Amino acid sequence: MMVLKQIFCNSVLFISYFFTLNFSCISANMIDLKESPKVWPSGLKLKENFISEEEEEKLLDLTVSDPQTLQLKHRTVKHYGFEFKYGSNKVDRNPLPNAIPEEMEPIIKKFVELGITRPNQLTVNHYAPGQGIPLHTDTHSSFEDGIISISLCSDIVMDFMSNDDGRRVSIVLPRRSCLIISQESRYSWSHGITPRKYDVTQAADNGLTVIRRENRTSLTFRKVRTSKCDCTFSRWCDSQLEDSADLSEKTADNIERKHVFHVYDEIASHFSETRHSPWPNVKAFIKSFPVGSLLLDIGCGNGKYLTCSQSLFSIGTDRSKQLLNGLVL
Ligand SMILES: O=C(O)CCC(=O)C(=O)O
Ligand SMILES: [Fe+2]
Repeated sequence: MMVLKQIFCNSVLFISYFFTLNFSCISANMIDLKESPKVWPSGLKLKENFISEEEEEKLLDLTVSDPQTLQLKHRTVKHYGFEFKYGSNKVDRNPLPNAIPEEMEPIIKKFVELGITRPNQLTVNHYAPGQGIPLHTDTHSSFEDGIISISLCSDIVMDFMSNDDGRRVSIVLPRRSCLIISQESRYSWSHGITPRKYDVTQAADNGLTVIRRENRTSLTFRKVRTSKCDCTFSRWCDSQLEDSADLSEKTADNIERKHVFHVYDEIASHFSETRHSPWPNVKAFIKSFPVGSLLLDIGCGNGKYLTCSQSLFSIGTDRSKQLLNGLVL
């Protein structure tokens, strides 16, 4: 069931709809790292006030005025350590000249203490109000488990969607918070930010409230994977899907060898004896070619079409040597 709500704020009319399921949009202000609500995918954790205002300012100074920032269609972005390719959601394994700035070490230390693998890749995204990032899953083969997103300068709502059944959860990421995306939330859910200027969220009294987006900078820290991912979410794991593609190619090869190539070799003489006359329509087609044309018959068997016309150059080929042994030239 859906409910339509109207909220007036500074004479702007917001019309928003919510699924009546409780997990539609959850304000994080009551949530501690150890007690993520049950409706969240497992492994998704939020730590509020992860950094102080001074730390926020320092991080901004380090990133905001970087001349190498790229202008994407919807936001500006800068990579450190390695480039994250947004088209494929994969890492470019050629190292960048600029590593994660050393000045970020105190922040990194904080989440390494929480059990997150030390990162060697950082993406800084700058979002103006109205900008977002499409739903995506950072590919398994590119990064280890445990992706960190630190929000600077503005609260924002991030959306999560289950890749299995489309279930959605939207979560308020407060300014100066740290989001840990790991396990189920990292491997079998997508995350993204809807491009809009205001977020409608749940208020403390269970009513609704409107948050106006400001310019937001996010720091996404990741560790580039050096071996294949062996997670338990194999359906969504590009490392494991690549392996199974290799396997099925090998299996298909063996099946073809056994049930096609070998069978033709075995039945070659009988096959040739029962197929000595060219089909009339094929013969007429070949005879229609201009004098001097090249006829190439791939899979020619006993070569019964190679002699249909004396005014052509004819080449025949077949994988089965046994079939070629019965050539009727
Ligand atoms: O802006 C964020 O918090 C998340 C960015 C993100 O998902 C990404 O860079 O892959
Ligand atoms: Fe991402």
